[in-house]
Amino acid sequence: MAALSSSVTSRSYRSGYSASFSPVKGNRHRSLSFLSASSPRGLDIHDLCVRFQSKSARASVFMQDGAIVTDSNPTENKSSLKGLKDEVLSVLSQDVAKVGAESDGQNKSTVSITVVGASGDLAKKKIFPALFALYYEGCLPEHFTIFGYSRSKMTDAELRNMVSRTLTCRIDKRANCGEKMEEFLKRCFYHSGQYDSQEHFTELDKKLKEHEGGRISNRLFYLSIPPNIFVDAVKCASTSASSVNGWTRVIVEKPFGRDSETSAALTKSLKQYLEEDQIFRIDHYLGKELVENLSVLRFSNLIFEPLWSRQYIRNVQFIFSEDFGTEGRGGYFDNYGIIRDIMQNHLLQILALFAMETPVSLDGEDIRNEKVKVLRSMRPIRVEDVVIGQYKSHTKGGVTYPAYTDDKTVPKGSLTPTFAAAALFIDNARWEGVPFLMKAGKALHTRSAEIRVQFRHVPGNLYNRNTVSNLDQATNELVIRVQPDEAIYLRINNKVPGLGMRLDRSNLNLLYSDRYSKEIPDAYERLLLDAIEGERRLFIRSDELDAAWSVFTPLIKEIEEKKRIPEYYPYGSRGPVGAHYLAAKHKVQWGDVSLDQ
Ligand SMILES: NC(=O)C1=CN([C@@H]2O[C@H](COP(=O)(O)OP(=O)(O)OC[C@H]3O[C@@H](n4cnc5c(N)ncnc54)[C@H](OP(=O)(O)O)[C@@H]3O)[C@@H](O)[C@H]2O)C=CC1
Ligand SMILES: O=C1O[C@H](COP(=O)(O)O)[C@@H](O)[C@H](O)[C@H]1O
Repeated sequence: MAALSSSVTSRSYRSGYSASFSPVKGNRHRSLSFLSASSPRGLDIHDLCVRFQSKSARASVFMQDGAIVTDSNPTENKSSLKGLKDEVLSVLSQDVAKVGAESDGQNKSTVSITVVGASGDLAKKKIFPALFALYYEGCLPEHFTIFGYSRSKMTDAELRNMVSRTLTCRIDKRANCGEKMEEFLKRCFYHSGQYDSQEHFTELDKKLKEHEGGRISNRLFYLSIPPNIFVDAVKCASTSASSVNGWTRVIVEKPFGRDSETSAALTKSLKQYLEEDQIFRIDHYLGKELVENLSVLRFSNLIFEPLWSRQYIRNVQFIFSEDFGTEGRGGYFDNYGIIRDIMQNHLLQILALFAMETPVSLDGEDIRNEKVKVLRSMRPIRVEDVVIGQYKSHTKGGVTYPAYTDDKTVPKGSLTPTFAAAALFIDNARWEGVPFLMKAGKALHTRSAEIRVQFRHVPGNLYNRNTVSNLDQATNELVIRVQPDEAIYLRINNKVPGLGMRLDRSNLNLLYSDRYSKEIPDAYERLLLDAIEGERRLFIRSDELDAAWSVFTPLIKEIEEKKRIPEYYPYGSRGPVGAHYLAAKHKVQWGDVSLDQ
């Protein structure tokens, strides 16, 4: 049996042990990855699911209390698994020791997080609360400092006051919340400066150094500012406020350009000052619990992966809807529109995770390699496969809701779409011919985000006569509800109890609030922690971004150059009727509109 060596990354044990193992000699086990491990910051090496791949087969080994309880592949012989288990346990013990040593080393280093654009909406709404939640959960390093940076004049006390108004406590741990907030706020400071001033960033650097107190300094800059000043801020941060002895990383918020050309130009400018591995392009949908779970669902359950192709799946739908308009963000939104705001990034990222092949390991580069392949296999969207809409004013129950163009920051007569539906195709062996439908809109009747997988009809179905008349309604559908009320449910046909033979559609339902008592962390918490830990899996690499823009750029250009008129839909409605015609053209019914969804 080949000896194993571990190529452990610095990944924490928070979300599953993702170290990969490879044989020192021979080539029998190509890789091992640990799909689950318990306890944050501590690894229970006795309770693991180990998956490994050999030349001939893949197998999963489940260990409980240090003993193999089951293995999923009968072709692997048990005695070799036993030997493997011993080696795994021995390598893991060394890793746990290594992690212990790393955490001792933490005392000598520090992390400084600078929120650039600290006075803004996103900083207040999401970033400071996420940082507090991480602090509350004990996830931030022992030594850390948070700086707010923006042009607004503020003292440290004023920043703390502003931040304190947005902080909330976890429902299950309110007891010492006030105390924790006080401690957290004491670690928050403010520096006022221009985004293009080397001098002001040098002042910031000086203050950071004072707080770092001679430790190895690691610095994270979160660019929470409008995109036209990204490059100025990166230039100043990297030349005047980079760490000299630790790492420097920059989280860049979307939008990453407006099309292929501007995105490439932005990447080029950023790379004048930063290496690709210092750039963390954030798409907060990748930090949502159910989006992260997508790969677990696919790759750790035998029942799904074999069905995950054109052979069994008829169509896949990615649906985003908001029950409010662009209120307050019209100025930004009008320059981008719903296709760039939601589809090109959030929905396309989910699609890539949904459709990618099995990555070699859970390592960030392996996952992103697979996502790029899917994106590069996609056809640019044809204009005839798209419906665009814009919301108009609507009065309901005596309340009048505004039209998009009633927003004072939106130019009169704007044609910017606030709704779009599109059919996309992946030209590869797994997905050829399967429509991937996207639908995204603002000011609709509800707020939700979900993935709907509609399976093919049962061939020669014995029970056709006993099901509901509409064949579409009688086929299986897997629904992954990203928000609200996170859930995964599978719609199956079932016999209605009784002496007759009548079938109905019922749900096998995993509703998170019933199953898990722990509150689901906000996406920004996960992503901030990943950036601090240098985990890039959930951030977008530049080649992914290029491929994503290639799918949408020709379409966006055509819509804008031809000044295509959107279909108007009332505020609070289900959106333009055209979306149904588009789906019907591809022999699909939207899953979210049936009566028993
Ligand atoms: N808000 C949200 O929900 C989301 C935002 N984003 C992205 O995050 C980033 C920040 O968003 P948000 O907080 O809403 O942005 P804001 O418009 O609130 O801007 C953030 C800060 O940047 C400074 N600023 C604003 N406009 C200018 C300007 N023209 N020139 C120089 N400085 C300016 C202001 O600070 P000061 O005047 O004090 O310098 C402001 O407080 C953007 O890239 C946005 O696209 C992404 C997803 C969601
Ligand atoms: O990126 C964006 O996302 C929000 C929706 O995020 P959610 O986490 O609240 O679903 C959207 O409102 C905004 O327009 C867009 O820029």
